[in-house]
Amino acid sequence: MAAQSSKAKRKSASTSQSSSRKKQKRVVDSISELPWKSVSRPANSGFEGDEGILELEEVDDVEIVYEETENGRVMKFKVSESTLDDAQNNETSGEDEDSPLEETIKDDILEVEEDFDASVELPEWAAFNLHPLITRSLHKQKFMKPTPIQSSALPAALKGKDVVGIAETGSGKTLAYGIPILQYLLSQPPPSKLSTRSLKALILAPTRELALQVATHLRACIEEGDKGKSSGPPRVSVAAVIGGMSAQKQRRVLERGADVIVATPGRLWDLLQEDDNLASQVKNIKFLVLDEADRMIEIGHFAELDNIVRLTLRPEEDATVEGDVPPQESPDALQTFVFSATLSRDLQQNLKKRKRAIRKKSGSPSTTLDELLLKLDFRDPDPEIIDFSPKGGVVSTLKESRIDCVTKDKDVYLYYFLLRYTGRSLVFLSAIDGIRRLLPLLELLQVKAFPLHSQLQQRQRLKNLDRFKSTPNSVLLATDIAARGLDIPSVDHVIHYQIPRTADTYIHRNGRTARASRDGFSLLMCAPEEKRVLKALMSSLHREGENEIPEMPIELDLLDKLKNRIQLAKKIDVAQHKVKKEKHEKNWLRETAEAMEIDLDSDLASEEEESTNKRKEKDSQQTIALKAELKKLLAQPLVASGAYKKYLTSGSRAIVDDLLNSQHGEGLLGFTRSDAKTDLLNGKKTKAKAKKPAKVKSTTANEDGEWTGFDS
Ligand SMILES: Nc1ncnc2c1ncn2[C@@H]1O[C@H](COP(=O)(O)OP(=O)(O)OP(=O)(O)O)[C@@H](O)[C@H]1O
Repeated sequence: MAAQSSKAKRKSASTSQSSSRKKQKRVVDSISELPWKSVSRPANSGFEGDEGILELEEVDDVEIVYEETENGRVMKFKVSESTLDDAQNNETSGEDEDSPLEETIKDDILEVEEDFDASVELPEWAAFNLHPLITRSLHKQKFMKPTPIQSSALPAALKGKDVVGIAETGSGKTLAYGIPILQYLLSQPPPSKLSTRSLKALILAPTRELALQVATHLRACIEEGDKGKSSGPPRVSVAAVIGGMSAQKQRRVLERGADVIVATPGRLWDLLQEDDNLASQVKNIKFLVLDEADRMIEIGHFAELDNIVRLTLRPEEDATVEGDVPPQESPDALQTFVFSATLSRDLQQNLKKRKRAIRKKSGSPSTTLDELLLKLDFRDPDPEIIDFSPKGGVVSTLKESRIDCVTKDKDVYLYYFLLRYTGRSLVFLSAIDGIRRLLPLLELLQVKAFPLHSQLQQRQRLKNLDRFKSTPNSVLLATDIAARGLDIPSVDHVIHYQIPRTADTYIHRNGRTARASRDGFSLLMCAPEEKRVLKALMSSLHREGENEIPEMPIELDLLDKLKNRIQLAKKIDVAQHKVKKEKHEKNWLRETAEAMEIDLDSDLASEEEESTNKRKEKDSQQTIALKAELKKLLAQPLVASGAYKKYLTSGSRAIVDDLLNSQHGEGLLGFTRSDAKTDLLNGKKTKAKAKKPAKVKSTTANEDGEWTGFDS
């Protein structure tokens, strides 16, 4: 009822406005008015930029939990028995409409204030005068001061202004838009019952994982501050609406009422089409956030995003002339936030030109982003634009490096890097096929690797992400599905197995490391045929050239030894693949014959079977032998050149020292403990001092201009 009466009020307000003012945009009153009833979606091709982010299987029962680890607080997607509803609303059973949870929601301000003085504990947040639940949570999470983007965005956002925020990856953009929303919600009288909550904020994000992460981050901001203070339903309810999870459960959560929805556009649009009540709530939201707006328009879901944005449009006054005072603020006015690490200069220009473009109503906008921005209901003709994009696109705590090598040697170089510099490494590949090829290879080499791409079930995606988060020395082989927004603590290295095609991709991929002022390392693997792409990348990053990214020093002796291991692993993989393929073909033949009701010639079949069995036997013996050989190789420590002599002359003590100094325990002997950044810096120094390199890497072009692999 309450929701209905407020809707009625809004409607009459908008009607009276409409009689006195000329509208710029038509306001959509019902979902059925929209020209798009259903949106066709591209099939998964498995290639970069087409990860089918919203098209995967339904997954129930994924819970998000925080876990304290030695590397800090880790968010985990727990694929468990508990229901999505429980995780989303922190309600116990939550199923029963008449349960005690429907009782009055406590306003806890006084209780929280009793034992916590934010002006003393968090002086740097004091100027924002935040609700005690928020400050308490910031304190608990050890966010002792706002990050620069938060400091700059909060004053304008808390005053009700529209904000466009551009800041480096990992710089705290989520709370820059999240705190103003929570502050607003906490300043409202608490609803008397859960069911009377009406939607106030809609946050749209491009990937499911990012949407879940944002929802968790916001919930933590309320729940951490409220821990042990009050029981019952949360003061602010944040629901996640994403593909790949039960739509039924999400519907139920929404029916119960949520203050904030964090959604991927595809699933939200699906629900909106069948739920007029939800559509009318979206129409009346107070906050609209586009997180990673540039990405959302890229991945083929623009139509859904556009439809949702159209729903949020309000009646608008005639465009004002530049420099005019913005229209009178109304408490119902929509506040719009657009955030990303990579909103282009073009976009910023477009925002500035927006008013003029509207006034002139001249022609159609030139890009999809223009189109979207023209549609966004920026109340201010000139929204607050905060641009903290770092020079050259990279975070100052990130060290970049590159390896030039021929394509066929990339596996060896990758293996070298993973072995030499242990830690958590996120390897980006441009196609799913590449992940499928590399994964068994790394597994044979006993490297702990997990895949992440769109053709995995959502449950598996979240599981693999969790495993990567909780395994200290591990590798995530991912497509760009993992490039945006994911906040995985302690990713030590980001490796670009192929040169990314756009500057934005490079920036966002790198942004998975060096987050929140931590150190990070990135490695570009560049084949000769990718040089042109690298050059274009450097130019769009406004960098001078590839030489601005230093070459990673490589210990060629070690590389040579690793090559043997890789070759062996590849042979085993080929042999295993052959067996699998034969089995598949045989099954196919049998199934096809059955389907066509054809009897296979029994003599021929048994002859064939006999020869297949013989071949299989031979193959499997060969595979067993190869595996044994690889096992032996893997058991032998890799010894640095000159180290044998040292061990012979100085007895076992040196070995012990080396083992102690080696980051890799028994795996590498004679190599001193180091990390990629130190080696890169030392390598650079050595290079500068050396008159002639002792060994020239043969991965550069020879005199005939041909590219060759190392020592091959
Ligand atoms: N004021 C703060 N002080 C310390 N840490 C913070 C603060 N605000 C946020 N963080 C932490 O910083 C990390 C990065 O924040 P967030 O995910 O919001 O970054 P982002 O700018 O959105 O990154 P991306 O562009 O990659 O999506 C998170 O782990 C978050 O908990």
